Amino acid sequence: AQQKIQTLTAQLNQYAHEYYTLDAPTVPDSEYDRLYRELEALETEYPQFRLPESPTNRVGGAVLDGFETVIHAVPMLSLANAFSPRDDEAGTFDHAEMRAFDERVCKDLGAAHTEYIIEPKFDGLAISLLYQNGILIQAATRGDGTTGEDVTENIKTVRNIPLRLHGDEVPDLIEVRGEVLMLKADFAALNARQLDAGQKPFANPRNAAAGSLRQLNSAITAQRKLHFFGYGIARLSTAFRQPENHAQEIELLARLGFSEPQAQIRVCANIQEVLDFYETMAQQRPQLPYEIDGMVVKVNDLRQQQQLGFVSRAPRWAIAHKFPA
Ligand SMILES: COc1nc2nc(N)nc(N)c2nc1C
Repeated sequence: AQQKIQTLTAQLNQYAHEYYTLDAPTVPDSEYDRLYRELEALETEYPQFRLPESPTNRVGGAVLDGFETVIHAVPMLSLANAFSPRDDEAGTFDHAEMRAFDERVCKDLGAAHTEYIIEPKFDGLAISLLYQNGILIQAATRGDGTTGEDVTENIKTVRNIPLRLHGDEVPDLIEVRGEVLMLKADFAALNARQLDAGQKPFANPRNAAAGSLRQLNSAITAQRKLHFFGYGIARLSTAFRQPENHAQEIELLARLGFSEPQAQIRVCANIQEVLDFYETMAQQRPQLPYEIDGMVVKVNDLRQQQQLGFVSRAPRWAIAHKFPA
């Protein structure tokens, strides 16, 4: 029975990965449901053999009376904003703040230019996912950046978040950062249900995602069809091959079983390419299946990020006022 439970769990998780993350199912829903019911019956009879990554977690059921707090080992920072007011006469965006950002970065790096990576700025809720030996053991909200809320039970119901990492070489520890959001279509369907039930509709997908994640009853979260996009790695065990740049981080997340946000990520050789792609994304935005409230531009090389991170992490509230030498 233990062996059967292990095989069924792995098989069902693979089918779910194909369906929810790759959008390429290989078996009909009836086959998935048949195997799922077989696993459920075995887990009921042999609860001691139920695995932490069992797909029976996806339906939720834990009702908490509050959320535990989690102290982030690596602070969850937010992003500085560079607004680009639209210069309507020219019909393009004023990119002065982006050029100033590029100048500051290149000056701090002592380089004439640097490689950037540009990706959609997901408009959802920042989440941290901690995996040990490939198993999802904790999920936390950003909170104030240092202390967040433990939302592990709710996060287990998000179908495109792997409960066990994919591939045969998984790190013994990895902390994934990303955004939980609600796809536009799922948001519209939810609000239609809310109105049918005579309940208040949600103002926007971001609020709907936040409200769904803050549910103390994870069975309600499970019905809300949340979606996750990873956008960074906060911790990775040193024994594992370290990505050199952000593009490799995104590739690693895809290998480990996380959804890729289609083709909206671009490596750019310089800031001008970034600005051109920003214009393209501004056009594509209404067609995207999820809300974005801008683009995030990151220095691609991780060593350069550390270097810059050091400069920008210097206390902003203190400055040395030196006596003349
Ligand atoms: C490095 O920190 C971040 N990176 C991000 N990347 C994308 N694509 N979207 C976000 N919302 C986002 N948010 C933060 C805090």
